[in-house]
Amino acid sequence: MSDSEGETYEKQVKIVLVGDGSSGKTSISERFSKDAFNRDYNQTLGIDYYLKRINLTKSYNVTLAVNDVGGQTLGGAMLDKYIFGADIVLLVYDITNLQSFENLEDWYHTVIKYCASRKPLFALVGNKSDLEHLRAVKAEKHQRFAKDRDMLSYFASAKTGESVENLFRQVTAHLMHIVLPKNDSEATRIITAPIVRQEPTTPAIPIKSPPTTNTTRTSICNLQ
Ligand SMILES: Nc1nc2c(ncn2[C@@H]2O[C@H](COP(=O)(O)OP(=O)(O)OP(=O)(O)O)[C@@H](O)[C@H]2O)c(=O)[nH]1
Repeated sequence: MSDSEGETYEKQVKIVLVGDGSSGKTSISERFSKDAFNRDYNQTLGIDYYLKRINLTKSYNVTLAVNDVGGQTLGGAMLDKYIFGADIVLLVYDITNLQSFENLEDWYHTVIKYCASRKPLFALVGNKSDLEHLRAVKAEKHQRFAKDRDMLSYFASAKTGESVENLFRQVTAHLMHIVLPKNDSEATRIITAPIVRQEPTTPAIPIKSPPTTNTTRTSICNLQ
């Protein structure tokens, strides 16, 4: 289907953020969905849920269902339900907190166990990159963890916003086998990107209308 025919695809992607409490999962989710940052720590009880629609390319609109899972849910009875059906899992740790990095091994294996029938795409996210001077996890350790498990890898700061939008765009594009241009900006806007492979991984609904311009809808609900 060519762009000249004016066809666009709509796709829904479920992204789940897991990792220790205070690593910054809520902050990353809120930076991405609302472009906001809260200095105060409000522990997530259960799960928070955000929706954001992005124009991934001229032909693809993607609604991202961002599931922010509370750090205390590891070992809890609900975690398997929160993770169920995940397309992408972000393993989030705090680069100033070694324990939060080491505990990702447990998070990883737990998610793998619960997603035995359909392995999601994993990405490692070292958050709080604005606190580089307090770094407790060497970048090489981070890279090795990601490489050994064949996952994507990012450093980000929910506080400054560095790389946050970018990482959501990239993991989504990777899932859909779309190569974004090198200059794909962190802003959500129309991209004149060539689509390398147009078939999505799961069926998408073609819509006969011109692509929308930068339409973003965000909603939040809190389940406990
Ligand atoms: N400096 C800095 N602080 C951050 C960053 N991201 C989050 N924080 C702070 O870290 C604390 C914890 O952030 P949250 O986003 O609530 O962490 P969480 O992983 O959702 O925690 P749980 O709800 O317990 O799972 C808050 O005080 C945030 O303001 C960041 O990128 N840089």
